[in-house]
Amino acid sequence: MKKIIKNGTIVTAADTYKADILIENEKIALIGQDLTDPAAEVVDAEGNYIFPGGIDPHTHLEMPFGGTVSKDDFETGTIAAAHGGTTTVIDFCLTDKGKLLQNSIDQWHAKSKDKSVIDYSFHLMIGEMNDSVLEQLPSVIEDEGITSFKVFMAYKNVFQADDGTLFRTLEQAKKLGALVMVHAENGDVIEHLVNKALEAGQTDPIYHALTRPPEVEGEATGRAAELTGLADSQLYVVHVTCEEAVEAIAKARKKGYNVTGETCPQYLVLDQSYLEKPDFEGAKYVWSPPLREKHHQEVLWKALKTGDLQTLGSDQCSFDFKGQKDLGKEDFTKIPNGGPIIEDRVSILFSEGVKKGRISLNEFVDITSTKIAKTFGLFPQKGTISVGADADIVIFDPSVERTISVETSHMAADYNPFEGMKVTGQPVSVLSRGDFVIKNKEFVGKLGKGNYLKRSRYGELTSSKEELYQK
Ligand SMILES: NC(=O)NCCC(=O)O
Ligand SMILES: [Zn+2]
Ligand SMILES: [Zn+2]
Repeated sequence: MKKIIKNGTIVTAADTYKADILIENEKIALIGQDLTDPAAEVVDAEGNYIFPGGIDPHTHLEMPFGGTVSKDDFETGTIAAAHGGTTTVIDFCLTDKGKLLQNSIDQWHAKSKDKSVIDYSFHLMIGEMNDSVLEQLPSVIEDEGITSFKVFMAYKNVFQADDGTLFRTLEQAKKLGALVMVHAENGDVIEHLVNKALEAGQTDPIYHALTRPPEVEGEATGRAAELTGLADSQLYVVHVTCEEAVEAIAKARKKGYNVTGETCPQYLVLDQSYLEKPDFEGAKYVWSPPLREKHHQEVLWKALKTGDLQTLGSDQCSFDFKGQKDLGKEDFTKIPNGGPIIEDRVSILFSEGVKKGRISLNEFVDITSTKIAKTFGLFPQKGTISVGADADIVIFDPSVERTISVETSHMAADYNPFEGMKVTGQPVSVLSRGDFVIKNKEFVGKLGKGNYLKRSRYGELTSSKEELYQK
């Protein structure tokens, strides 16, 4: 059914203005003043902002990791994402060395297809580069529309790839039109520091942070950036946490290298002291890279403002405190890394960023949606409010004050790392391709309604404006 959203203030990465939006056949059909259509349902957005749906470029839903499987799957994870104002997720498809890439992709399709309530896509992990992988990559791009490859520089003996693999992936990405993403930490140095800590009997959660200092992230980020310059390729550094890594990215960008970076809400508002909470509670705050000392937070905010970092991902990878995080009670290396973030990503950036004057409203939309769509080959189908784009829309109340709590969140894990944090603003209603997924803060979507998105090659537009108007 057609809809007209009335009386709201539309905010895109470029503009802020009052207008009505007509939605028809899943798309934005018209934007204008005083729109009327007797066949349309009228949605009153008085007092609210209208944002393009958030895009989360970094999720790990139902992912086997650390001897267990992340708790939120494509059902609970995407429902929570929608409550939080996100209408597209790009999840990391893991691969196994020596096995066909397509097998892994098929597994990821199987776990998402009947569950996702919003649109979704995949990045593909590259763990090794050899003739067989080289042969398979063109069809990953052509047939699956997967145009971003992820290389882990850490997690030795699990996901870690060597520098040769990273460099050859960068070369292939350049040739094929894909973007290389890196988890940038020096896994070999971390392994050595971890062994020394364990030998000294240092087993508490805080040693997770102390054995992965900012220098190992800065070094790996700089190395990946230099290899990108050498390959004349393109790089996206995920979950940047610290000054050392921001400096490495800024230096590469000054040299004209195509290096971009993402940070996550946890690194903007939580710090290393959380890992020292008593009764093993510090395990709730174990991420890789780890939370940093507080002074790094302002560096990250500044980098989002100046553009050395461009995007915000959640790195959603949730585990229960009881039964999953406590696998590491006697040994911090056994604590599954990650946390439940997907629902609070957009609100935290609005509250801590826009409301506190660190970024503008339009920068907020860019960082949580538009820039991500452009970077990952989804623009202008996603990431903006314009005629012809998918009607992925968030009606957002900017004035409501609330406290984040596990009691009111929709993620499956048994805690929320932002418990007790006061935020201003909340999505009221969220539409995915013109249908309500969230209406007046209630979930009204349907399992399996989300479409798998094939993405454009790096740097290409999803479709020409002409094609969009014809649809
Ligand atoms: N970040 C984290 O601690 N867990 C998820 C896996 C990853 O992104 O490295
Ligand atoms: Zn990572
Ligand atoms: Zn991650």
